[in-house]
Amino acid sequence: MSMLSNLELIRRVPLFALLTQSQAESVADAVSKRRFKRGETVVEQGEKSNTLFIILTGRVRVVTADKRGREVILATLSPGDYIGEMSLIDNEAHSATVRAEIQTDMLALGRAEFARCLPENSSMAYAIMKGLVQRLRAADRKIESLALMDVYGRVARALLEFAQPDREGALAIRERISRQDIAKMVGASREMVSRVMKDLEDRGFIETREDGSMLIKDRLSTLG
Ligand SMILES: Nc1ncnc2c1ncn2[C@@H]1O[C@@H]2COP(=O)(O)O[C@H]2[C@H]1O
Repeated sequence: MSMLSNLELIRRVPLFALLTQSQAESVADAVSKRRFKRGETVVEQGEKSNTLFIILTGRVRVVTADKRGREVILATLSPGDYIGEMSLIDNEAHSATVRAEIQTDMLALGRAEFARCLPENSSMAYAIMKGLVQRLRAADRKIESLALMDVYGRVARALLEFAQPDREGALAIRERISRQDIAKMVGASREMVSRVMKDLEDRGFIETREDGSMLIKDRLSTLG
């Protein structure tokens, strides 16, 4: 676990970036450090944890499942992102399940402290609003693609979202993403996604490189 003090940790979190020194100190007093192992559940859909979790290191996955246990991946969150604000704001149960994908260190802020911090720190309230708005934008795009796009378009869009320029400036996905995960992101079966990915590869839209990374050709954006 990080040797930094709570105050030093807080100073690195964008959500708290604009707090005054005394506001940051009072948040620092209120937070505690939590470590989650790979695969461990941080919050469970339908339950209440009354806590805001802020990711310091690691990565979590936000998933929702139906009664038959079929999962959809809503998002992957990384350092600086936070979890549980929805339940704190509307006092309902967690809207989704969040699970650590790798060992993940977080700061936890309880409901009472959150309720105390928010009115005192308009910058924090604004940052949360901005985060919610950005998420709504992403959700709007997702609804659009589910309603209007075929699986090709949805897979293309998901791959483009993950792609980043590599050292040579070409778009690539470095980490391996399984067909199963892509299927859970786009709402299609794994078999269908495998077929679409093979076809995209055959048609030269994507290319698997020797190091396991995936090269994304610009042309893919014509599908997504
Ligand atoms: N579509 C999404 N994108 C990113 N994060 C989400 C999304 N849906 C839910 N979350 C996060 O997952 C958390 C689940 O618990 P809450 O509903 O309290 O708060 C939720 C958000 O912090």
